[in-house]
This record gives sequence, structure tokens and C-alpha cells, in this order.
Amino acid sequence: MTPAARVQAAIDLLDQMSSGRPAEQVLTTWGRTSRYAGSKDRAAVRDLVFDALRCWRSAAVQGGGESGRARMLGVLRLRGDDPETLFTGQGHAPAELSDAERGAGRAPTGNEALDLPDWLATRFRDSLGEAADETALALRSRADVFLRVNVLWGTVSQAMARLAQDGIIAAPHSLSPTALRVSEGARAIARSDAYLSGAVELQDAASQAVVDALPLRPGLSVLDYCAGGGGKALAMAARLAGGRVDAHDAAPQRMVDLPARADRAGADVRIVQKPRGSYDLVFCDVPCSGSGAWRRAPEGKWRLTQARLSELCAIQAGILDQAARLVAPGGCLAYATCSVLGEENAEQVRAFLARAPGWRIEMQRQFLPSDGGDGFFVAVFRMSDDTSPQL
Ligand SMILES: C[S@@+](CC[C@H](N)C(=O)[O-])C[C@H]1O[C@@H](n2cnc3c(N)ncnc32)[C@H](O)[C@@H]1O
Repeated sequence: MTPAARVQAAIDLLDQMSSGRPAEQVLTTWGRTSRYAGSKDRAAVRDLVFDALRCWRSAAVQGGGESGRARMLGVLRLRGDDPETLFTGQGHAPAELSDAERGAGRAPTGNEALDLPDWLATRFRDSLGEAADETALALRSRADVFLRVNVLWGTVSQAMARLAQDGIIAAPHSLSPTALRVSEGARAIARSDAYLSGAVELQDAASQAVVDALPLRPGLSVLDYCAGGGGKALAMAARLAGGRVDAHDAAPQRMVDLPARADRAGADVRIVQKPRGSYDLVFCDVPCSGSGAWRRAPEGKWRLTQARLSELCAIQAGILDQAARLVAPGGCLAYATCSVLGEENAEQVRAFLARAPGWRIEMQRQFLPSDGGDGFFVAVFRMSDDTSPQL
């Protein structure tokens, strides 16, 4: 496919998504039915679609309309690319621009330029103060690709050398001692020897920093209460130097790949349908708005509503209360989100402490995209030795 044909394919897919179809579904169907598209074409079209999703609002303003064509025109103008070189009408390229299209569009301002719905821009300012605009702007760009070095397998330098054998260039990142930021060869990771042998896992650097912040040491009993795909369960197991992590999720099908991932990593992770007893550490990586990870999953930014956010906050509080009952006296309850919104983070901490006597906060930290990874929040509560949880 020519670069212009890729732009036309992205335009068609954006139009399909305007009716509410999720991007992944639209891209998968297109990939299956477009035999002419090679892997580089698919990756390039995907990048264009996700660029438009990240800048959905500003692209429409800059492109002068809400159609896929106008948004793609807006994306190109926002980047400083000349759309005339791609909108040529030749072959499979988009039709030439009309005079009306040439004259349409203007520079986005205010919340348009931040690429946030107005209600969320207010939430960002309430939550992040001076860092709000910088954070919103960071969420308009592509995220870096990060790997976690599996210390059960070897050292960071050994992993870097092994990756380099497959043309993947990665360097340590300050967010976590196990994090490598990939600068070249990211598309080869899934087929690389380092990945297939369990030496590295794909995991955002801030996600790794969240696990680094947990009070983990070999010998502790640990429950990952919202394990999902198990990214953090595996990272915790590595910190336990071969010790076991119990993994639970209200939707057990989400953990279906976890045993194979654990095998590959040489990690001891046991699926637990109904956690019982008490653990030294219960970790809750709760469902959230995902606002810290909107570079990777930008549709969430436009689909989130105030009602859904309130619903998520209620779910988060409920999970904290359930999980607290599984912590041994003197043990820890850890809470994490990939959100930058105060109501999902510091406000949840305040509310939990207010309704749960016997618990104190040991640490809390907000990671922002300006730190290099996704936006994440982590808090660790400790129960006093002489209290049993009163919830
Ligand atoms: C943010 S994801 C977890 C991601 C995972 N920790 C990882 O690192 O890959 C949140 C998970 O919480 C689960 N969940 C939702 N409600 C729950 C509940 N009441 N109890 C336990 N898990 C729940 C969801 O099914 C989802 O898999």
C-alpha cells in the first residue's frame, strides 16, 4: 500500500468507528478482509487510526468536520504534514481536497487543544492542578514501548544483549530498575527469543514502578486480588524470588493466559477462585477509568461518562473493603489504578481510612506521563497488629 492508500484505509475505518464500533474490532475485521495489506501496512494504518483517536477533538477542529476524512486531514495538519501530497485522487489515495476543505478548519484552543471533553478537563484540573495541561497534552502522543526484565531469568544487561541479537535496542529507564525502554525493533518483540524464553515481558515502566513500591520480600504470602492478565502478578512473583503469588479475578476468564505466562517466566502463580484465609499482602489493581493510559487506549477518553466514573468509584471502594478482610493482622493492603483522577486515587484513600479503623496509610504515589510511563497511582495501607479489619 502507498502512504496515501493507508490514509484512505484509516479514513474508512474512522468512519466505521463513528457509529460506536470499537477500534480493535474495526481494525481486526479490516485486517482479515484486506489480503493486500502486509504487516507494515496494518501497523501503519493502526498507527494512523490511533493518532486520530488520541486527538479526536482537535483533529475535527483542525480538519473542519467530524467525518473520518476531515479528522485525518486534521491529524496531518496538526503534525505539520501537507495533506495535498496524500489527498491526490491517484490510485487508492483519498480524493483531492475541495476548495471548501482547503478553507475549513482552524487551530484548536482551550480544551479542544488538550483533547479532553470539557467535563474531564475540569476533573483533570481539580485532580492535577498545574500538571493538568501537561498531562492532557502528553496523552495526545504515542506511548513508548517498555519491557520488564524478568530477574528470575537473568540480569538487565543479559536481557539487553539477548534482545539485541534480534535487532531490538532497549535501554534502562529511571522509573524502575527492571524497565527497559525500546528505541528500535519494537515490532519484533513478540517473535524474539528474549520474549519467547521469558527473559522479558511487555509492561509499562510505571506499572513496574507500582510493583516496586509494594512491601514485597521473599517469604511473604501475597494475593493479587484483581489479577486480570497477570502482568503485575508476574512482576510480584519475580520480586518474591520464586515465592508464590495467588491470583484472583472476579472475571476468571481474564486470567486464562496466566498459567502459560507464568510457566514461561519461571514464576510461581496459583489461580485462586475464592480466596480464603489471610495474606501478608493483598494487592488490588482495581478497574478504573484508565485515564493514565489513554495514550495506549485512547477511546476510553471519549467514551467515559460521569455516570461510569461514579460507578467505577463505587466498585473500587467495594473491592478495597472485600480485600481488606483477607489481610492478616499487621499485613498490608495495596491499591493501584492506571488513573490520574483524584476521585479514583487520593479520594479513595481518604474514604477508606475514614471508614476502616485500624488501618493507616504507609505510602501513596501518583505517577504521571511526564515521568515517562503511563499515569498510575499506588497506595499501601497497613493494618495494626492488634486489630482485625472492621468492615
Ligand atoms: C486493571 S485490571 C487488572 C490488570 C492486572 N492487574 C494486570 O496487571 O494485568 C482490573 C481487573 O479487576 C477485575 N475485577 C473487577 N471487579 C472485581 C472484583 N469485585 N473483584 C476482583 N476483581 C475484579 C477485572 O475483571 C479486571 O481484570
